[in-house]
Amino acid sequence: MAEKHPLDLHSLTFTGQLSGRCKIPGDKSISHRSVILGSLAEGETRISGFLRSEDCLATLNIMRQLGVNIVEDGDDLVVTGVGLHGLQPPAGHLDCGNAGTAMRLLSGLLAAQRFSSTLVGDESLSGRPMGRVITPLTQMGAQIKSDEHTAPLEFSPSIQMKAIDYHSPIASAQVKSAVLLAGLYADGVTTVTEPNKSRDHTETMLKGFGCNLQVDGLKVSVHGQPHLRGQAIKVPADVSSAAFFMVLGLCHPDADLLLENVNINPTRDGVIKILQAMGGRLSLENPRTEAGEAVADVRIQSSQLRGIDIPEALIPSAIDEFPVLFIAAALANGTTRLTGAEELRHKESDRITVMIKGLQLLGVDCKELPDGAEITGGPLHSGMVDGHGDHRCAMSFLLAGALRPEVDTVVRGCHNIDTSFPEFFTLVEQLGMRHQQPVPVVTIDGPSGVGKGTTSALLAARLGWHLLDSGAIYRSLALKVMNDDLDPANEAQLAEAAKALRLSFQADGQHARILLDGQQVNDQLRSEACGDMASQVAPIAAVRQALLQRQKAFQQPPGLVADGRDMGTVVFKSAPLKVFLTANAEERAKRRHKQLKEKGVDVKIRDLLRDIEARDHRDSTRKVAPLVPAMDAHVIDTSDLSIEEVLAQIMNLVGQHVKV
Ligand SMILES: Nc1ncnc2c1ncn2[C@@H]1O[C@H](COP(=O)(O)OP(=O)(O)OP(=O)(O)O)[C@@H](O)[C@H]1O
Ligand SMILES: Nc1ccn([C@H]2C[C@H](O)[C@@H](COP(=O)(O)O)O2)c(=O)n1
Repeated sequence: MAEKHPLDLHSLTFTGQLSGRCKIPGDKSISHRSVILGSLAEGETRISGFLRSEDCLATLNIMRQLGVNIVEDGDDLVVTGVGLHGLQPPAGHLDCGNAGTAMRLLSGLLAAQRFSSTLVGDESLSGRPMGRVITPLTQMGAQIKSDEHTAPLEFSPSIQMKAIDYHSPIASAQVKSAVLLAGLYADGVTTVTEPNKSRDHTETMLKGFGCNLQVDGLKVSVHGQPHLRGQAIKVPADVSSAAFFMVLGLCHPDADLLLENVNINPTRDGVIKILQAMGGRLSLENPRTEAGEAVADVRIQSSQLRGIDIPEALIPSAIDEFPVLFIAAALANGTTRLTGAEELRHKESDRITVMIKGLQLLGVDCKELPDGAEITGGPLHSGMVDGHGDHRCAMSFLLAGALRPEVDTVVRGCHNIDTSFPEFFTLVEQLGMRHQQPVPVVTIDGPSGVGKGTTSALLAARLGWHLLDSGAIYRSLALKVMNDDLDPANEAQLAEAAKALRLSFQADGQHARILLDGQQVNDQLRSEACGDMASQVAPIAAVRQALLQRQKAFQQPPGLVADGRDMGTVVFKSAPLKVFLTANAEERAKRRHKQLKEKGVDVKIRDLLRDIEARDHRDSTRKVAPLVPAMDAHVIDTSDLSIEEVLAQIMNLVGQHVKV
């Protein structure tokens, strides 16, 4: 999995109308290819609309390292081609970052050079399968060293590439392009046949550069040793990026949006066909051809989508859009079923698992299939989902949150959005969405006497974060009930008292002075009687509602450790780290006994055990906000652990999930 970045938490909220025109950035696939083919051409290639995303910039930098002069001219890029045989040996490793397209396409190119080179990538890319390009390139005579067919890929100098007739077992434009690029260096005709048609930008662009290339159904043939001529290339808007705004507009209650100049190449338009089949009001205006590519303005209007069985024939032409299509399915009426898409497991993440896990956390009725998923639309719940460093999954979850402003959705693992869509947050803000980076919360829930308070205070001190002792709030209400002789059975009276509670927490060294009606009450709150009364008033829904905002207000920079019973399940549902502490009741009674004895209070363990068990029962069986671990909580049994050991485990989880 990709590395997690500090406080990589984002959320989008949106309540307004969605209208107007929207300029989507340039196509990623075409941008990569334009700079590679421009480099191999003779003369100048001017590229307008080049996508300056991390992935495409990785390709651009590699071409520069191979001796190609590429300069910016306003928004355009000007590439001075060096001809097919003009690339120079690089000084060091060639870093593709997160870009699968860069690594696979450049493999075809580097395999054919008369110098050695090494392609490297980030952690995610280094786990992705490269055997699919190594196999055909080796058949062409390439010598590529790799560990289990993954990056780094080391290319030995090529003697002479052999033309081959390759039948690819998968429909992959990256494989096809790698073989075609290597085929440029072979004598004779290199042919690639695919089981289904994959995107054909390489073929279109090679023809534009003057290459002798034939397409016959699923078969593409290229004649080696061409003279490529520099071109002017206008990169259209990326349909994969546009797809996010298609789903946004269709699922928004009040949208009429025009996405300008979108690439609608028939090998890429699966998302449009699928959304139309789901009942989406999505139309193509002013269709035209630019630089060999079909483009149109895409009009999106609010629609009620319905679930469908996605036709397998559409999968290759929508392969990058399934993360956001899964969101469309989660917001549609009925069930959407996808099969035959096992390839999704080999993208920047295993997109089937990442998307289905995330949707399940948001309460969507869905399940993984070996080669797809089944998703039934319905309401979303609040929650924190992980994009796992996969740009398309992260953006999809963010838009799901924006489409359901009534729930609180936080997405982590967004740090790779810049690999394909650096303008994403700017664009959504231009459309009226609110982008926030929520203050991180660690919730620590568990039963009475388990050590929540002790651990939370130590953790907050260690992190330098705020501390919420929510039990103290319920105990303060309980004290008020006892002091003012209120009736614990009168729900309306208790709710009023909860709303009007004059309670404040004042920092006092590592602890807080708790003031109720202006009086310091720390010691009184800790009495067993007060705890017991708190447990009696806490089940009342109106009381909990009245105290909710007071607890949420503790979420202040730089972070919050929240201790209680329902911190992870109700109050901070979208917390990036949820911990649930348990310990057997006997151990908790022993700890409490020791604690009270140190304070000079003499009670029998047997009585404490009985009270603890009664409180456990009341807290965990109540109808509202019962004491249960959140679905995504990390459960730690502290029965045999010291306080330091518990803290060390939690600090370890903080390092993994929040990283501060
Ligand atoms: N892992 C542990 N090992 C031994 N003693 C512990 C451990 N954790 C906590 N204690 C001790 O147990 C007692 C109860 O802990 P603490 O008050 O933190 O529990 P709590 O879960 O916050 O209880 P409550 O729900 O009643 O507020 C304290 O005296 C504390 O020092
Ligand atoms: N988030 C919370 C915190 C506390 N309560 C109730 C239930 C407990 O028995 C009681 C006292 O809590 P403690 O100070 O022992 O943590 O308050 C709750 O319902 N929800």
